[in-house]
Amino acid sequence: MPGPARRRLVVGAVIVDDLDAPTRLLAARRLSGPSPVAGRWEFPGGKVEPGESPQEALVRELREELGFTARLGREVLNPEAATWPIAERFEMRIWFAVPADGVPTLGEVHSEIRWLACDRIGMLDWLDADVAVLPHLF
Ligand SMILES: Nc1nc2c([nH]c(=O)n2[C@H]2C[C@H](O)[C@@H](COP(=O)(O)OP(=O)(O)OP(=O)(O)O)O2)c(=O)[nH]1
Repeated sequence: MPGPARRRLVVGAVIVDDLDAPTRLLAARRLSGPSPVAGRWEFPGGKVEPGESPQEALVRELREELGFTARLGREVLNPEAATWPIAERFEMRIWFAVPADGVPTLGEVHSEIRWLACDRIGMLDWLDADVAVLPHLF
């Protein structure tokens, strides 16, 4: 019998104003629609494609979705596992990032992007998987 299918890796970015002394982060709201993740807030990113490293995928996704080039900082590690679980089909890895070239700009995959103070992140309706990440950010 084949074993369980490996979960697909999703990468996300905690985009901050400063990697060493962050005061604000950028949250992105997924477009509304029939999907259960619609209308909720996330770390911008997406699925890693075959042949890409997770970091390459994240820089590509940020360019595609928000139109800027990111410089990545440290990874946000889950103290209990190698990745952050997302339901059954996906797992996620997350890195801090700062804009290195260009400015994050609303594109076609989000309805809203919002810079907010790091101590205000609990105010938003984040995706379930992301709620577990929030206490480990700052
Ligand atoms: N990007 C992102 N996806 C997340 C987060 N939290 C979370 O549960 N997810 C889920 C939502 C989706 O089911 C999946 C990522 O899919 P996606 O739609 O962002 O991937 P993608 O940009 O490659 O999209 P596509 O080309 O496959 O349509 O992971 C998060 O913080 N950021």
